[in-house]
Amino acid sequence: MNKKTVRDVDVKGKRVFCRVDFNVPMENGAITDDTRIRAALPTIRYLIEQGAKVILASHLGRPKGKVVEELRLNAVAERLSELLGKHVTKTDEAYGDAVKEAISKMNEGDVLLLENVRFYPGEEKNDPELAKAFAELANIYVNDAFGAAHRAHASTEGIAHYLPAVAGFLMEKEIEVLGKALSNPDRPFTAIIGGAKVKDKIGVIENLLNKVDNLIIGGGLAYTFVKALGHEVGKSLLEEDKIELAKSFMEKAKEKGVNFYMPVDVVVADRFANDANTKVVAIDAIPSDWEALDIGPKTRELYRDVIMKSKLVVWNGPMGVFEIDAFAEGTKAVAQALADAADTYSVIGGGDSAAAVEKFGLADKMDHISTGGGASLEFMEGKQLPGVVALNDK
Ligand SMILES: Nc1ncnc2c1ncn2[C@@H]1O[C@H](COP(=O)(O)OP(=O)(O)OP(=O)(O)O)[C@@H](O)[C@H]1O
Ligand SMILES: O=C(O)[C@H](O)COP(=O)(O)O
Repeated sequence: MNKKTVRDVDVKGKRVFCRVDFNVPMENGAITDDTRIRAALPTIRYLIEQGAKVILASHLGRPKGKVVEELRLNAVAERLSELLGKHVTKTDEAYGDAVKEAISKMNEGDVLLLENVRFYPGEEKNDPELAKAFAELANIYVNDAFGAAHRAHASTEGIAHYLPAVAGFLMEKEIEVLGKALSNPDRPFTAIIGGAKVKDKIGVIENLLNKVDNLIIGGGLAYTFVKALGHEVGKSLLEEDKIELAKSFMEKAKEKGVNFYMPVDVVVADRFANDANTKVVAIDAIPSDWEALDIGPKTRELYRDVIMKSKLVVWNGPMGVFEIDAFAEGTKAVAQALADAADTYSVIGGGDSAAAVEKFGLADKMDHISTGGGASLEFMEGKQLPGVVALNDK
């Protein structure tokens, strides 16, 4: 990475404004998955050890510029404090006099968590006044919020214009792993693209077609491709307006010599439910009043084979409706193949694929699980992430 990192600045005794992505899933006020908090620990611990005064900032949810009581960061501060084994002061605001007062009481190695930065309308508008108010709190800016790096907000981008601005360790690792996949991949390089809609994956398929040796398609978006091949898809997900695009992707793959893998069989259901009637049919035999909700056993074998022979696999989006057990087998088979393929470096592109790998208990078998959903997708589309661009060059 050509950006400075926390290693390149002297943080001892300095007030460090560290943007993290603590946007964790919550239910009834409790955190249901603390992965993102754990992922930021190396940077936070390093700052503590180096004697910085660590001022953490994050968003939680989408409060749209207003205070939403359920989206306060109190539970996050508690969890962080448990993980660090150290008291974390939490302020009820994210800038201003009360915050400055709390910061003035900090000693070297202390940690303070600001309130949800999205309680302020200026955050998402990237208002320079808010960015300056954040910058006034600190001497140095560290961005470790890879998950929010695709947002040009006051705490992710604006503030970097007013302070020395460097990347944290999580940011560095994400950019290095995903960047290597796109610029200098070990081959054979395979991308597995699933999820609900073609619409959401256009950019990533377009970009990856220039890079990969194998492109595997699954999930709801596969059926627009199936239709493009001239088969009927029954009640499966279909984006009529993307059929031509799907055709052009398949043509481009051919031109570029990319092996394009589509389901050869699927699990169809007579309705969208765990206890629906299901059967396995060939891809050209989807009954008109059934919908395809998972890839079939032959497809799972085929995809496993390709994965096993790859040196690098990037996976984004489930192969079927993995939230329902009856349609989770395809996604599970891909996750299991990645877990079994010892010589394959596996990169999970965040979001639902990361949730699926967790659900199957295979997370620790993956080489890299991105903490970014939208951010990793935009990165794989080849887009520049504003939160990274704004950091100081090496
Ligand atoms: N065959 C299918 N029919 C209907 N829905 C499907 C099918 N296959 C997968 N899905 C659904 O697609 C959803 C995931 O799609 P989505 O594009 O949101 O995921 P993703 O690619 O992981 O994106 P993100 O990273 O934003 O979470 C899952 O909820 C899954 O149930
Ligand atoms: O969960 C995420 O993908 C990030 O925290 C960004 O959240 P956002 O989509 O609300 O900007």
